[in-house]
Amino acid sequence: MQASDHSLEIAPGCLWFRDALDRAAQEQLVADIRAVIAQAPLFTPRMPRTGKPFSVRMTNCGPLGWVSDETGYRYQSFHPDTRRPWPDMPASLLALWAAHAAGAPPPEACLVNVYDAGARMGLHQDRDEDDLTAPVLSVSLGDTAVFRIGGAARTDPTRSARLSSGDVLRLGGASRLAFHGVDRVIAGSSSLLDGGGRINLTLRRVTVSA
Ligand SMILES: O=C(O)CCC(=O)C(=O)O
Ligand SMILES: [Fe+2]
Repeated sequence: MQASDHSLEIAPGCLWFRDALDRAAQEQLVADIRAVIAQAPLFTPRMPRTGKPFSVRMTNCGPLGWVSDETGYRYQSFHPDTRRPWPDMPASLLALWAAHAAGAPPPEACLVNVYDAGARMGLHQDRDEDDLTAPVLSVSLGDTAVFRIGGAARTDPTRSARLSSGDVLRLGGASRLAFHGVDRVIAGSSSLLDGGGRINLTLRRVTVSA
C-alpha cells in the first residue's frame, strides 16, 4: 500500500487522506473485518454510569480492545461477552498503519465501529490511551459519514468533513485530543457493503513503548 501524498489538513495536526484506499484495498479490509467479527461478535457498548446503549455496535482486533459499560471506558485484552482474546490485527491494517502513522510504534488496538441506519457518535475525545504521542488513524468504509471536528476544548468551533469510503483520517499533534464525532451517515452513498451502512476502523497505540 502506498501512502497518499494528497492530504488535507482540516485542523492543526488532523490530516485527511482522501481516497487513500482503492476499491480492491477496501474490499480486502471488509473481508478481513468480517473474519474478525466472525470470531469476536459485535457488541453494543453502554455509557458509563447510565448504561445507555450506544447506537453504534463494536468489536476489536489486536492485543487490546476498547470497551465501555456502566463501570467506564477502558482497554482490555478480551471480548466483554465471549471473554476470549481479541483476534489478531490483520496484515492489511498493519500495512495501513505503516503507510499513514508517520513512524509511530505499532498499533495495539483496532476498534471496529459499525453504523447501521440512524447510528451516530457524539462529540468526544480519544483519551483512554496512555500514549498520546502516537496519532489515531481512522478508516472509513461504506456509506459516507458527516464527521465533525473541533479543538481540545468542547466549546471550540468545529468544522465538518464528509468522510467517504476509502478515506483515512489521521488525528495527531494538536488534534490528537480534538473533540470529534459523527453527526450522521448518508444512507445509500456507497455500494461497498452488502446491506449498506458504514464501518469505521480506528487504529490506536495504547501503551507507552519502551
Ligand atoms: O466513526 C468515526 O469516523 C469516528 C469514530 C471515533 O471517533 C471513535 O471510535 O473514537
Ligand atoms: Fe473518536
